[in-house]
Amino acid sequence: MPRITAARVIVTCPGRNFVTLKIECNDGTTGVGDATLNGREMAVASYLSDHVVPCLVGRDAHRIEDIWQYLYKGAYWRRGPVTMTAIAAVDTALWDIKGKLAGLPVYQLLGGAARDSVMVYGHANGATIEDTIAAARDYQQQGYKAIRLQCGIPGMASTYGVSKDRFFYEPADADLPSENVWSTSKYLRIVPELFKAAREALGWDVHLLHDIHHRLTPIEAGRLGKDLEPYRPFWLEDATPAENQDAFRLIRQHTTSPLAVGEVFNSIWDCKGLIENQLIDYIRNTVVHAGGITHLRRIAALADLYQIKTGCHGATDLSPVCMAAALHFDLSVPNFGIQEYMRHTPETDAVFPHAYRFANGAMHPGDAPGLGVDIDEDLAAAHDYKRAFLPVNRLEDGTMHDW
Ligand SMILES: O=C(O)[C@@H](O)[C@@H](O)[C@H](O)[C@H](O)CO
Ligand SMILES: [Mg+2]
Repeated sequence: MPRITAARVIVTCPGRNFVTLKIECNDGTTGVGDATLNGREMAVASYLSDHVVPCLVGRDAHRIEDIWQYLYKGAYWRRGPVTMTAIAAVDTALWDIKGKLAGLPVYQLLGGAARDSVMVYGHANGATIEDTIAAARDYQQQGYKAIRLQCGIPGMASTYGVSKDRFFYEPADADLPSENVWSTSKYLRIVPELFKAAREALGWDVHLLHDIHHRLTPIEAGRLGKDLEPYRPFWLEDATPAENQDAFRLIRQHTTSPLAVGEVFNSIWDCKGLIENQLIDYIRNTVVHAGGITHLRRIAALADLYQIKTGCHGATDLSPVCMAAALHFDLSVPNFGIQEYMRHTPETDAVFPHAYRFANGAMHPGDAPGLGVDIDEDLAAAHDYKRAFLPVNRLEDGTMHDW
């Protein structure tokens, strides 16, 4: 039996913060799991090292389901982003170990490849509609079949999804939260213009996506969905905050634009109502924030009953360890929809050597045993943690709004 002998929490900042759990077994096998919770990294690091690691030592690393249940039910305090991210890290590392011991890539343990590769979408953004379309053309030339479009709003100093850097968008950018300003009415005017111009310039053979980032009321989202219908968006993401899941009923009554939600959800209970009432088309949880591969498969199985597809979150705050785990999941799950892919910087890629690859708008996790990703601990140690916060968002009159 591969007995867990140690587990280490590694915090590193190769340009942005990442928290990684590395589990070691008595036979020398190791496994890694992503534990990064953007802007709240140290809460998960402490949850793991103070409260989880002591309970792992001595356990049979093969018993993934039992350890999951032990950490979930055993804590008494259930769910929540910190708890579920910590559980995800353990779960991911244990799948990595199981794959290495079996000599198989993790997707083979999950039932094998259900497709040849997984379609990903890239982020095209710019200060103006023209800049955004130019960026989208770049993605098309690189082979992307799906592109997310975000553009600056005239009269607003900064807009969600529009980076200062052409290639790398990093929202957690300051030692204390930066403050953005938001105007729904200005935003609602520009997005249909962006999509109209994009269809004219890019044609119809490319999927176009858009992230609203929880900023609209349900009726405003219904209006935007309706306005975008002629341009056939692949999805509208996070149209409204989803604590009140019934809000999506109202959006649905007004538009056939497909809806995606879930990057801030952390358990099947956050998704249940939206899935069972068929209020969404894509569920966007990913491995690190939704309890790991084990729990994500359960969510996907529920969604599959209702023809809802997966669309895993894949922003740069999810480390290459999460990306690898997501790709194994994506390749094997029957109701795969799409995978978000925001490229990491070369500094991050160097700390996390990985086997996954991109070609023709799609990705493959590779065939190395386990997840096919590791952490270079010496290099990681050279990048000290640097506190960084996500921005906050206010309306023009100073009222706090959703970011
Ligand atoms: O869809 C997305 O990629 C976004 O919503 C993220 O950039 C999100 O803002 C970050 O992951 C927050 O950490
Ligand atoms: Mg998003």
